[in-house]
Amino acid sequence: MIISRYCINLINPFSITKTRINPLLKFTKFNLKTPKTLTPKPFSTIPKMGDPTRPIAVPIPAVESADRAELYRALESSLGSSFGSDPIVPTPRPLIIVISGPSGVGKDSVVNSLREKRENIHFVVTATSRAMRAGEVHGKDYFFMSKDEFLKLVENDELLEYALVYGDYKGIPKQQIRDYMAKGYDIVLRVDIQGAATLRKILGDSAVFVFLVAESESELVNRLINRKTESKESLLVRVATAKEELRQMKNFDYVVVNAEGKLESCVKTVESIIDAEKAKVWQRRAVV
Ligand SMILES: Nc1ncnc2c1ncn2[C@@H]1O[C@H](COP(=O)(O)OP(=O)(O)OP(=O)(O)O)[C@@H](O)[C@H]1O
Repeated sequence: MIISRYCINLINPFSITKTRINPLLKFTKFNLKTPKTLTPKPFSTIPKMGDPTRPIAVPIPAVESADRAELYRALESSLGSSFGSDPIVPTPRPLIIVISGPSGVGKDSVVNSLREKRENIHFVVTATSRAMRAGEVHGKDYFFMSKDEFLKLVENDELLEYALVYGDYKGIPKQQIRDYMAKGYDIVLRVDIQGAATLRKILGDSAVFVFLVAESESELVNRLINRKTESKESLLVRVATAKEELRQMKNFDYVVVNAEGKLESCVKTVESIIDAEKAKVWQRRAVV
């Protein structure tokens, strides 16, 4: 019984086959490239701030009695150079954050909360060939288009990755990411585990990959049941897939628990990850 791109063996429901569009990219293989920019360099000799044996050009006045400007000028003169007022740390590079995790773990909930809390993040709007549902808004929920229009984007290499999901195409437009990164925005991509594996192959370590988990399998299943959005067939597929997908955790940079009733704490941890990435000396350099 083929329900979607997820095919399930009814004798053993935990034996799952997934099909993704790009034949070069296998589900289980993540490409863990380490670009040079991420490699911390060994400490080099710290240059001396002036030679102490050199004669002092201007006598440095006593700290207790000197005028601040006079003391400042004397220090500059003694060192033979003026103190720069340029920022010591340049503006951090825009970051691509991939948020993923099994179905029902709370990806949408986390992303929606982040959207309310943080500025300067662009949440990528996916292109899809699926028909618009009631209440959905073009350009907000998805960029809706015909199959032909979608395949034109594929042909012109305008999608970062794409897949056939439940019979409809879904893909990430590259230009949207480029435009927002050029304006200094960080980029959040919310994708399923297979999408994350594909993105890892494309982006390597240039993006940060966050894996969301529930505190237990049982809690994850309860969450999907409580959501009441799935048919019994779809529920079975999602639960079976989720069990399989948990094994992919090792291919991510961070894992964050979204525990029952603790959504805000989970979002805080994701925010801390973004902050820590921004404070890295050797920053990721994503090019799309
Ligand atoms: N910390 C939490 N505690 C309790 N319920 C939660 C928590 N986080 C999310 N939920 C609920 O769990 C359900 C699944 O969440 P959500 O739809 O965000 O998951 P998802 O990972 O985006 O799912 P899918 O991949 O199927 O789209 C929703 O009903 C949501 O309100």
